[in-house]
Amino acid sequence: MTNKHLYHIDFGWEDLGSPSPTIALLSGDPQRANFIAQTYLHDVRILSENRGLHSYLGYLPNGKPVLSATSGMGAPSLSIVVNELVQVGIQKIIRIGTCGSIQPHIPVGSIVISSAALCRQGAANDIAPVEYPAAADPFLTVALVNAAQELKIEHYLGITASVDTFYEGQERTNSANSHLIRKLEGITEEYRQLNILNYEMEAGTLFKMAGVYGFAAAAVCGVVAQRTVSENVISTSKDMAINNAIITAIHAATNVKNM
Ligand SMILES: O=P(O)(O)O[C@H]1O[C@H](CO)[C@@H](O)[C@H]1O
Ligand SMILES: O=c1cc[nH]c(=O)[nH]1
Repeated sequence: MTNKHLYHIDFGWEDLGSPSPTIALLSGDPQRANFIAQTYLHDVRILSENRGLHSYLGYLPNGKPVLSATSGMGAPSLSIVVNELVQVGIQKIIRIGTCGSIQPHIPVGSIVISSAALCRQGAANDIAPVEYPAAADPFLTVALVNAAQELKIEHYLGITASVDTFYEGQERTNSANSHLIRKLEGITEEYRQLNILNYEMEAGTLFKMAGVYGFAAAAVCGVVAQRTVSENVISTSKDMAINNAIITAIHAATNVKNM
C-alpha cells in the first residue's frame, strides 16, 4: 500500500479514513458510480472527478466502508484505475456493468454474473500471457449468485466475452463501419456455440489483473441488448437491468467477509 496521491484516480490512501475501504464497486459509467454512492451508501464523500473517473467513499448499511469508482470504458482505462485502486489498499473489486446477451434464453433486464472471461483484449497482453486464465474470484462470485437468488433477480452464471470494441469486436455492422474483417464474421455465433453468455468490455482484463496482482475480482452486468434479436441497446429496459446489477452487487458486498 502507498501513501502517494495517485495520478489518475487523484486520491491516495490517506484520503480514505480509518478503517479504510478494501472493497470497490467499479462502474464503467461515472454517472453509475455517482448513482450507486448517492442511492445505496451513506455518509458519502466525493474523492475525485479527475478525467471523469468519479470516485466516492461511502458506507454500506452494515457500516462497512466501500468505494464506488469509475473504470471508464474498455480495458486500457480500467487497467489504470485498477492498478491505482490496488495501490491505495483495495483487495476486492466488483465490476458493475452493462452487457449484450448472445444467448436466446438471456433476456434484456436480467443480469449475467461472470464465472470467467474469454479475454480478447490487448491491454491484458501487457499484464499476462494471452493463455493466462481470466477467472473470477469464486467466493465473490458465489456471493453475487447468493445475492441474486435472495433478491429474486433473474440471473445467469457463466462465461463472458470481453472484447476491445463495442462495434466491430461485437460483430455490429449497423454503424459507421459496415465492413467486418474476416476473422470477426460469424464470431458471435461461434461464441454462442461455445456457451458464452454475453459481450462486454472490461471483465477479462480485470480478472487477469486480479490473478497477477493478487486481489479478488467479480463481475455482474445488466443485460441491455439481446444480440440474437437486434444490435441495438434497449433503452426502455436499461435502468431495470442496471439496477438489478447494482442491488445484487451491494447485497454481495454487504455479505462478503473481509479478507
Ligand atoms: O456499462 P459499462 O460498465 O461501461 O459496460 C459496458 O458498456 C460500455 C459500452 O457501451 C463498455 O464499457 C461495456 O463493457
Ligand atoms: O451490447 C452491449 C451492451 C453493453 N455493453 C457492451 O459491451 N455490449
